[in-house]
Amino acid sequence: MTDDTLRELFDLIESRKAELPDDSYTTRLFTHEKGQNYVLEKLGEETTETILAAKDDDGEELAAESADLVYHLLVLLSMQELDLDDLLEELERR
Ligand SMILES: N=c1c2ncn([C@@H]3O[C@H](COP(=O)(O)OP(=O)(O)OP(=O)(O)O)[C@@H](O)[C@H]3O)c2ncn1[C@@H]1O[C@H](COP(=O)(O)O)[C@@H](O)[C@H]1O
Repeated sequence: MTDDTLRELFDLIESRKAELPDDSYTTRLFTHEKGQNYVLEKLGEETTETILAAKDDDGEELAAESADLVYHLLVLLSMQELDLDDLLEELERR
């Protein structure tokens, strides 16, 4: 993965939000009847699964669950009209 991978994923999420194609998981998140709450639930689930993978010392599962977590976090940022740079700049500022 390069720095560009996160940017490409975020741009794709933004494009799904704008176009809402039928065959897209991201579209499902943006159009779910529970609204933002559904993404918040998914973030909770993925966080729990990430923690369990770490407790099991399962590196492969930890990487997979971490990726699910980051993806859902990026969707949440987009839903809240934040940009990936808001996150990256905050990390750099610390
Ligand atoms: N990075 C991801 C990504 N990470 C996780 N997920 C989805 O998040 C879900 C994880 O939830 P679960 O583990 O609970 O699995 P699930 O039972 O299928 O989920 P639910 O149906 O219960 O919501 C899975 O369906 C994964 O496919 C992702 N879906 C899409 N992307 C990327 O987002 C971009 C746009 O994808 P589409 O919107 O599908 O075109 C592409 O680059 C994709 O690779």
